[in-house]
Amino acid sequence: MMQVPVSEIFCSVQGEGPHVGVRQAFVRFVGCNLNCSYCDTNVETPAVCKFEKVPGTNIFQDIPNPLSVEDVNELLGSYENVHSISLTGGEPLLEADFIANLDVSRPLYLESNMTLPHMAKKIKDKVSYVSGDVKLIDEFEGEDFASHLDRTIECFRMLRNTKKRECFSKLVITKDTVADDVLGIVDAISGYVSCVVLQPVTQKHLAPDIDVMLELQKNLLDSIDTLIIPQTHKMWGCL
Ligand SMILES: C[S@@+](CC[C@H](N)C(=O)[O-])C[C@H]1O[C@@H](n2cnc3c(N)ncnc32)[C@H](O)[C@@H]1O
Ligand SMILES: Nc1nc2[nH]cc(C(=O)O)c2c(=O)[nH]1
Ligand code: SF4
Ligand SMILES: [Mg+2]
Repeated sequence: MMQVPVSEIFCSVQGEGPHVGVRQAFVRFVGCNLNCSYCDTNVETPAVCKFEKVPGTNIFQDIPNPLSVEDVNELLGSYENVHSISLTGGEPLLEADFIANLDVSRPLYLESNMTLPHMAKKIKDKVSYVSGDVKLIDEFEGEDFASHLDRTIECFRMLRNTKKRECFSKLVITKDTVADDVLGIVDAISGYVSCVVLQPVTQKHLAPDIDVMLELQKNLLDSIDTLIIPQTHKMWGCL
């Protein structure tokens, strides 16, 4: 029986991207292959998974790690009226074999850094939504940018937008983001996504200027539908 560590399972509202506001169950896997400077999430492996027993209460039950597919399916079953199940992390594609076995009685919504195409292949027909981050040059370590770009493009091609699967991309924009880097990488993946979301980094001291965001959107709109949407869950303090 396959088991993996999970850091938290909770019920909240999608705070990012074009589906902001829908009710979702969240499964947060641990570990990541990248180390983004702005990352707001602890990717370490805890001894227990924090399971929110009653949605919205912030009352958690500790469930010893690791969890089986059956454990996760059962815990998720207690949440009613959810639009979809958000698979996040850390990097959820590291657990593609586990995800391949999850219950799909409700749509799966993948949050990924889109750098692991061989793992994406394993779950391409399993996920209904792909919220694919595009990581820029200052957000990864150890590999040259050309091969990072190749893997990103291949991952988007594998999980591309189709009639059965919605795939959109998000880019976290900081004050150090180079506009030409964004234009170049979006050009390479634009055929695979329904839209692009520019997500200003939430930490105020790292945030880009508003005029820079608007100029970037204007330029991207020449070739693709482009939205500016900040992380809304941070605004009202929900999980
Ligand atoms: C924590 S990541 C987990 C999923 C996956 N590893 C990824 O990066 O897409 C979830 C989302 O939070 C975003 N995020 C993390 N830190 C952020 C920050 N400081 N400001 C805005 N968005 C942030 C990521 O870019 C990503 O879209
Ligand atoms: N409310 C809420 N929406 C989210 N969308 C993506 C999230 C993530 O951490 O992947 C996230 C999250 O952590 N909380
Ligand atoms: S890829 Fe996602 S989880 Fe990993 S460090 Fe970057 S933002 Fe954090
Ligand atoms: Mg988050």
